[in-house]
Amino acid sequence: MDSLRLLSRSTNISRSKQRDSSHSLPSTGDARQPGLFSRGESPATTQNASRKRKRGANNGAASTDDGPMDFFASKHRTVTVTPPSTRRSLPTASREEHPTARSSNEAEIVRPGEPLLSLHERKAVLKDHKLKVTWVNPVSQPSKDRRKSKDGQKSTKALSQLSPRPLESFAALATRFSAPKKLMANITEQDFEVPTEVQMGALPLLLDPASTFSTDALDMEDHTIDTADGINLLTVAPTGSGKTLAFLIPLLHRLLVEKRGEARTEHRTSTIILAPTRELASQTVNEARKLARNSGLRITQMRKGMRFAAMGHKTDGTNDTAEEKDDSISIVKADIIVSTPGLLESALSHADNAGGLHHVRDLVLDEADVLLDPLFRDQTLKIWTSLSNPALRVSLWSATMGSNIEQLATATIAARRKLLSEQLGVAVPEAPLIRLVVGLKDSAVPNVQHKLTYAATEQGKLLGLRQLLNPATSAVGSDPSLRPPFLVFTQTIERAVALHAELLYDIPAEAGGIDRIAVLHADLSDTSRDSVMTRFRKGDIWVLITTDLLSRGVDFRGVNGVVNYDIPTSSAAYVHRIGRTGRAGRTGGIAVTLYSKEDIPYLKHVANVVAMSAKQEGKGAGIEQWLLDALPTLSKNEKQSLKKRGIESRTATGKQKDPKAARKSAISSKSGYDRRLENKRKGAIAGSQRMGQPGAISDAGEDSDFAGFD
Ligand SMILES: Nc1ncnc2c1ncn2[C@@H]1O[C@H](COP(=O)(O)OP(=O)(O)OP(=O)(O)O)[C@@H](O)[C@H]1O
Repeated sequence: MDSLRLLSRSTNISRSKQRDSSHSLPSTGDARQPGLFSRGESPATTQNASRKRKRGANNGAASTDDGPMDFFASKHRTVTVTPPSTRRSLPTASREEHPTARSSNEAEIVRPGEPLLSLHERKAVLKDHKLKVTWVNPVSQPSKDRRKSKDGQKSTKALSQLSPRPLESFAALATRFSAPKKLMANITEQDFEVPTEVQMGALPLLLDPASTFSTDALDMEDHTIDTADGINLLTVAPTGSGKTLAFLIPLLHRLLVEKRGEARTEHRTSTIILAPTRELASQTVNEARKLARNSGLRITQMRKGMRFAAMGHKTDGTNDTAEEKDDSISIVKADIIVSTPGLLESALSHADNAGGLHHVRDLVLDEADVLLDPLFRDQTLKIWTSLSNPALRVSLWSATMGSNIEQLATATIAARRKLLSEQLGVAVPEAPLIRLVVGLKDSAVPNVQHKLTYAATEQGKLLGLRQLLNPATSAVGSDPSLRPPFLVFTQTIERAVALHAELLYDIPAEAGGIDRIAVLHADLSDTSRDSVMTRFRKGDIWVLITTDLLSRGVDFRGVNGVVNYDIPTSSAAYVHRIGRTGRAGRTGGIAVTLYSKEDIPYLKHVANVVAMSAKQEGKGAGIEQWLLDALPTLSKNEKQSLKKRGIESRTATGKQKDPKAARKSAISSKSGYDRRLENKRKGAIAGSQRMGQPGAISDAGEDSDFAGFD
C-alpha cells in the first residue's frame, strides 16, 4: 500500500520508499525538476545557453529575442554548463554588444562567485522561464513613459516592463541576500534543490528589490524606482508552482534578520497571512514551521476565541495588560499569524484588540482573487485597512487573477495611504506595486491531461464515475486510466454527501471497503475535517469527495487525478480544481469532467481552458472544434449568476423553485420511476402510522401534510 502513501507533505515517508513506489502511479514522481517551463535549468545555465546561442551565429538556434514569445518552447535544449561567471570574467564581447547593460552593471554590488547577467541576458532568462514583471502603480512614471509613441498614442505598457535579476539557485539566497543560516539549513533539509519559476522571479523582488532593480533604474533613463523600503507584489503563477515557499522565505528572512540584533524574546505579530480555508491555513502553518525550525520564530493558526494583546501604542513590545493576566483568554503571541478572514476579522472587532496589530509590516493574501471576491471581500478589506503601520507591504498570490482584483488592490493601497497620511499629518511614501506573471495568466497547469466525458444524464454521470473507480473499466481506449488517489468535486455539500452515500460500498472489502472513500465539506466538525485530511494525506483514503472547499491551495503531493462530477462554475474554478494534481511539475495527472445534457449550456468555460492548454502544449485543439463552436457562450450576467449560484437545479433554492428539475438532477442510481415508487411506499407507511395515532384524520384526501413524494 506504500504506493498510495505519497500524498503528504507531512507524513514520514522516506524518500527512497517514495522513489521505489513512484513508478506505479503517474503523478507521484519525484519533483526534482519542479519547474514547468524550462525544466531543471537554473538561470545560470540558461544564461550560458543564451550566450552560446548569441555567439554561435550559425548554430541554427533562434535568438531569444526573435519572434513572438513561445510559452511552450522545447524544454529539453542541450546546454553546456560552465562555472558561473563573475563580473570580471563576463566576456567583453557580451558587454560591448549591450552598452546599457555595461553601464548599469557598474552600479551593481557583485559578490564573488556570483553569476552576473547583463540586461540582455536577464531579459533572455526571464523570457525562457516565462516570467513577466511589470510595474503596475505609477509611483512616478519614468520619463520615457510619458512620451508619445510614433503613432501619437501614449504607450506605457511596454515601457513599464521590468527585467529584474532572477534567483539563480537556492544557494544564491545566502551569497546574494545573506539569508540567515537557519533558514538556509531548513531549505536544504527539505530537499529543495532548484527554485521554481515563481521562486526565481519573486524571491529577489521581495528580498532586496533595491538591488534587484538597480539596473532597471538606468534602463529607464535614470529614473529611480523607490524600492528601498520594499514593494507590494501581485503574483499570478500556475497551481502547484511553489508560491507558498516564494512568500514564506522572504517573510522568515526579514523576521530572522530583525531578531539578529535584538535582545527581544517575546513574539510580536508583524506578519499576517490570510487564506480562504482552514485547510489551507493549516497547511501554510505547517510549511512555515518547517522553514522556521530551530529559529525561535513562532507561527500560529488563528482559532476561535483567540485575541491579540491590547498593546495600545506601546513600542517597546511589552504587553503586560489586564487581559494577559486573565488565564481564560488565549492571547496570540506569534511572529506570524495565519488565518481565514472571518476568524481574524471577528478577533479584530473585539474592542480590546484595536491596537493589537499595529506592528504588522507584511500582509499576504494567498488565493487573493477569492479573498477579494464578494464572499470574503468585506472581511479582507476590513483587516487590510485596519493595519495601521505606514510601512505595511502587501503581496497577493494566486493562479488566477482578474483585472478587477488588480484594480481593487491598487485602489486599496492608495486609499489606505491617503487615510494614514491624513491621520499622521505627514505624507506616507508610496511603495511600488509590481506584477509578476509566470506562464500564461489564468491558464491550467500544462502537465495535466484533460478529458471531457459526455454522460447524458445524472445517472450516466454516476455510471461514469463507477467506471472510473473500477480498474478494469477506467481506461478509455489507449488513454491512461485514472488511478487512486483522486478527488471528486461536486457543486454543493448536499450533493457531496449524496454521492458519498451512493459510492460507499463500491470499493470491495478486500481493498479496504468503506474506509477508502470519504467526504469532506464545511458542515463537518473541525475534528472530522482534520481527520479526513490526515487520512487522505497518509493514503488511507483513496477517493475523496468534496466541494470547492478543497479546490484552492491545498497540496496533496501524489493525487493522480481530479474528477469534476459537477462542472465547475467558472474557468478559474476549473483551473484551481484540476491544479490539485500535476503539482511541482509532476506529470501524468488526469482531469476528468463528466457532463450531462443539463451541463451543456455551461460547458464552454471549461472547454476553452482545455483548448488553450492543448494549444500551449502544441497538442492541437485538445477538443473537437465543432464542439467548441457548438457550445453556447454565456452572457456576462449569466456567467456571474453561474459563479454565484451554480447550476440552479442542484441547489436548495432550485429544489423549491422547480422540484421536478431538482429530482432529475438528484444523485441516485435509482431511476425516477423507482424513486417515485419508493416514495409512494414510504408515504403510505407514514400515512398508516398517522392513522393509528389519536387525532389522526382518517380521510387521506384531507391529509395535506403528505410528503411522500418530496
Ligand atoms: N523548489 C522546489 N522544488 C521542489 N518542490 C517544490 C519547490 N517549491 C515548492 N515545491 C513543492 O511544490 C508543491 C506545490 O507548492 P505550493 O503548494 O506552494 O504551490 P502553489 O503554487 O501555492 O499552488 P496553488 O496555486 O495550488 O496554491 C509543494 O509540495 C511544495 O513542497
